[in-house]
Amino acid sequence: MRNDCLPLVGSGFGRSLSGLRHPIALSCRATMADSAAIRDPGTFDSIPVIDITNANGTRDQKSALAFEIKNACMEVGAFYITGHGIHHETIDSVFSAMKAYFSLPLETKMELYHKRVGNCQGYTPLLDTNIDPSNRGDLLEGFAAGWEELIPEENDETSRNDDRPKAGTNVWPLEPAGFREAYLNYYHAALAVGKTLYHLFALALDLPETYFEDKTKESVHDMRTVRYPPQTGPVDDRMVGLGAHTDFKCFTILWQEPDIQALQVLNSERRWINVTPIPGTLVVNIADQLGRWTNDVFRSPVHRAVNRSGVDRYSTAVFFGMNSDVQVEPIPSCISPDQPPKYEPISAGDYERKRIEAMFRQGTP
Ligand SMILES: O=C(O)CCC(=O)C(=O)O
Ligand SMILES: [Fe+2]
Repeated sequence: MRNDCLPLVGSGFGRSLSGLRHPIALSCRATMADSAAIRDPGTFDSIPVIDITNANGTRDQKSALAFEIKNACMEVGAFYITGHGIHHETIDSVFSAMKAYFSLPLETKMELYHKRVGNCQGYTPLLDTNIDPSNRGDLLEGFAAGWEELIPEENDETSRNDDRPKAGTNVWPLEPAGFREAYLNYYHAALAVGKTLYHLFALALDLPETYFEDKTKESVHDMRTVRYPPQTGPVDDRMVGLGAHTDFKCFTILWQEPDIQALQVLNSERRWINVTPIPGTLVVNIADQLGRWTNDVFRSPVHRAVNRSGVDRYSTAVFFGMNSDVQVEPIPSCISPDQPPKYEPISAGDYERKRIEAMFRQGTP
């Protein structure tokens, strides 16, 4: 039996970072927590841009990059990346494919309605979800699918029988032609970037570079493409493209359409900071499970999407998680006498299930 659920929106070299050039002394395992206390996190008014070209470079290059990422995660919880290596053709193709897909008649798209398909996959029509319970509905339509080889192996029953949310066999629209290929090409490219980011997050946390590798091997990293229609005239703040929320896996990689402002991140002064599209970049935001791993030393930022541009706006998010059986618990370097663990250990699978159930309780508008 497959799960029915709301499509959701929304995880070294063992070397201490103390040798790096930065203003805060980091010299022992409690230092992540100490530095969080010093930094006054969350008072940002812009989103940092980080070039990850050297993510597979020398040890020093990786350390420097991990340090930049650590600061961004502690202060903001989101950052742009350049040097991610995803070709613009790959991005252009998925962009064209999703535009063509969303312009199909509603009846055609509803053939893959997620409540019929199950496992949170398939099509979500406008106002079908309401991520922020104080809102009236999310003004978006989306299409979601999870892991699949580009050329499927014959008789692959393993993934077909997987009934975890976002797992199992994907469903694909019959049109536009090439949709599946464009979708999967981008998805696979984004997975490679995510793998690199897991290494950098581990280094940023003073953990071995491969710390998250075995913990993420069987995770369902799912992807969703979205269209946000424009909101013109007086805008009801309780019905925006995607209401205020945090993502609940480990982190998200987002491609947003160039030139159209919609994504905003909330800072600790409760001001919405625009994540203005920057050509060639992707946006990375920390999600709740990495927040829990780090005892909130890494911020899982509240964000939303509001499209007041006057035209449709498209985006694509890939959500990176953990294997279901991995215990998510604050790591020792993020705990100190002043900052005891804020969270009980919980398996990634249970955590995800709870969040999905909470979304059900919030109901649809
Ligand atoms: O489309 C966007 O800009 C944000 C998407 C998002 O936050 C999500 O899907 O969780
Ligand atoms: Fe999100």
